[in-house]
Amino acid sequence: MSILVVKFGGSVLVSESALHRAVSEIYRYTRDARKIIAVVSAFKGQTDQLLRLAGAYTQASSSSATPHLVATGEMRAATLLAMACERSGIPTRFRSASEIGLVADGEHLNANPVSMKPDVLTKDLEAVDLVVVPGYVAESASGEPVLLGRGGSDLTAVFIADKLGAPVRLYKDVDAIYDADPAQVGDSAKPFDSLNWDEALKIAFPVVQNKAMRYAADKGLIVEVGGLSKGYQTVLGAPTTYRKAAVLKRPIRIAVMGAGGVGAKFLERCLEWSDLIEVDRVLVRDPSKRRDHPLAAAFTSDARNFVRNDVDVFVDIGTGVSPSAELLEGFLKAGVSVTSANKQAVAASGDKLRAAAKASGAMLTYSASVGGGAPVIEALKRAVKSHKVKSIAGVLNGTSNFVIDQVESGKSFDAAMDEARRLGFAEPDSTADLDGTDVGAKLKLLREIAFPGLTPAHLEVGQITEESLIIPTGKGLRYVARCYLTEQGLQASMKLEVLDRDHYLVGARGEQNRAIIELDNGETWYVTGKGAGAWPTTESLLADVLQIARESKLSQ
Ligand SMILES: NC(=O)c1ccc[n+]([C@@H]2O[C@H](COP(=O)([O-])OP(=O)(O)OC[C@H]3O[C@@H](n4cnc5c(N)ncnc54)[C@H](O)[C@@H]3O)[C@@H](O)[C@H]2O)c1
Ligand SMILES: N[C@@H](CCO)C(=O)O
Repeated sequence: MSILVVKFGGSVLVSESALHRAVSEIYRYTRDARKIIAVVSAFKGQTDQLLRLAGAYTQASSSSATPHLVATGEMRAATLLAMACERSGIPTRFRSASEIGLVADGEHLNANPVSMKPDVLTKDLEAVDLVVVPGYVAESASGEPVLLGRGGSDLTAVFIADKLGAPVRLYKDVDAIYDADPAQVGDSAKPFDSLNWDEALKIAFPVVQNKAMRYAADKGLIVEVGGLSKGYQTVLGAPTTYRKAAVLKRPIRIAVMGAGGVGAKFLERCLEWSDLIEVDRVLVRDPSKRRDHPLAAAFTSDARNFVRNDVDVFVDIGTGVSPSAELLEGFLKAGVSVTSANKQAVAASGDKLRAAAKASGAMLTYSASVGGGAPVIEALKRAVKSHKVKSIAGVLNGTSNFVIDQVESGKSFDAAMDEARRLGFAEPDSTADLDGTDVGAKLKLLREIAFPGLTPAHLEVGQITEESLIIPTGKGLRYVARCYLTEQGLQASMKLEVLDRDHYLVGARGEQNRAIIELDNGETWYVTGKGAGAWPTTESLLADVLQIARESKLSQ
C-alpha cells in the first residue's frame, strides 16, 4: 500500500469552494492508486475568530473549554472535505483525533504529540482510498482535547506520516519556499527545489510550523511544501538546490464541447479556477439560450471553425460520435491534447485518434469515458506496463446499477429510471444505458488497453428490462461486462448476472462502478468509485486536464 499524507491548511482553504481544489488534488493521487491521509485545518481566519470569541467570555489561554471551541474549526473543515470527496466519488472515511488515538502532552494550547494508533488508519485504507483527519487537535493522556500550537496541523501531518512511515506533503498558498518573501520582494525571490533542515529552520518558518519542522528534522524526515494543482514544490530535508524544474507560467487555455449536465458542472469548476484554467470557447448547440451564463461570450455553435491550435487542451463533453470524433481528431492533428467523456466518439474512432496523437505528439486522454470517477482506465494502463491482463470484469454503467438497486428496494422500474435521469446519470437517450450500447463502448475502450490488437471471437450482449430484474433471495444481480482470454481467443460478454451477495461487484451500490482486473502473475486488482454523475465525471475531466498541463510542453 502506497500511502501519502497531505495537509490542507487555512492558507489554501480560503472558503468552502476551495474545498473543490483539495478534492481534485486528492483525486490526482487516488486515481493512481495512492492511499491518502488528509489532515485538515480550519478555514482561513476561523481559528482567530474562535479564539477572539473565547476571549470575549474568558481568558482563552487558561480556560479548559478553549480547545473544545477552537477544535470546531478543524472539525467543520475536515468533515466538509470528507463529504466533498464522497460527492466526487472518492471512497472516504472520516476519523477524529480521538479515534486515531492521537495523544499529546504539555500545555493545553501548545501540546506535543507523543503517540497514536497507526493501525486504525492502515486498516481503514484497506477499505477506502482516503481518510480525513482534523489537524491541530489531539487528546491529553486523560482524554481532554488539547491543541498543538498555532499552525499545529503541520505537526499533526508530520507526526502521522512519521508513524506510518509515509511521505508527507503540506499544501500552502505559495508554490514553494523562496529565499525571500515574494510578497515583499516580488520576482527577485528565488524558489528552492530542496532545502536542508538547517536552512529550512531559518527560512521556512513563516510557511511551515516551527515545531513541525523541528520534529521532522530530529527524525530525519522529508517534507514536501507546495501549492495546489502544481507539479512542483520544495522538498525539505534534502540538500539545498534552487529550482530547476519548469513551471506553469499561465493558465491552461481550453476549448470545450458541450454544456449539458456534466459540461455545466465542468464549466462552473473552471470559473472557480480562473487562475489555473481559462475557457477560451465552448461549442454548444444554441448559444442564444445561455446569454446570462458567465461564459456566454465564449459560447459558439460554429463547429467548422472550432479546431484551432490556440488552446492547450480540447475537452469533449459532447454526445454521440459526430462531431466529437472529428473534433477530437482535428485537435490532435493540430497538436492540441484532448480529453473526452464521450465514450461513443472515442470508441468509434480510437485507431484514428491514436494515430493523430502519435503523429503530433499531443496527448489523448479519456478517463471520464469509462467509470466516471472510478479510475478504471488508470488502473489498466498501470497494469499493462508490467503485466499481461488475463481478464476484466466490471459494473460499468451507473444508471442501470442504480436502477437495479432501486428496484430491489421496492421502487418501480420507471420511477427508478426517471430518478437516474433527474440525477444526471443517464445518457441523453437512456436506452443506451439498458441495451448494452453504453457498456459496449466502455468495454471496447478497456479491451483496447488490456488486449491491444485482439477482438473478441464471441460477444454476448444482454439487455436490461423491467421483467429481467428478478433477484433470487440471498443473491445479487448486476449487469456485468467481461473480457477474458481463453485458448479459443478473446471472449466478451455484457449481461445481467446473478452473483453471491458478498461478490465484489455486488458491492457496487447505486451509481457506483467497480472493476476486477486479473493479471498473469496471479494478482487481482480492484477498482471502485462513482461511475456516473456530474461531480465525479467533472473530477475525472479536470484530473486529465491538469495532468496534461503537468506532463506536456505547457510548463516549459
Ligand atoms: N452523465 C454522466 O454521468 C456521464 C459520465 C461519464 C461520461 N458521460 C458522457 O459525457 C457526455 C455528456 O454527458 P451529459 O450527461 O452532460 O449529457 P447532456 O446531454 O446533458 O449534455 C451533452 C451536451 O452536448 C451538447 N452537444 C451534443 N452535440 C452537440 C453538437 N453537435 N454541437 C454542440 N453541442 C452539442 C448538447 O447540446 C448537450 O448540451 C456524454 O458523452 C456522456 O456519455 C456522462
Ligand atoms: N450513463 C452513463 C454515464 C457514465 O458513463 C452511466 O450511467 O454509466
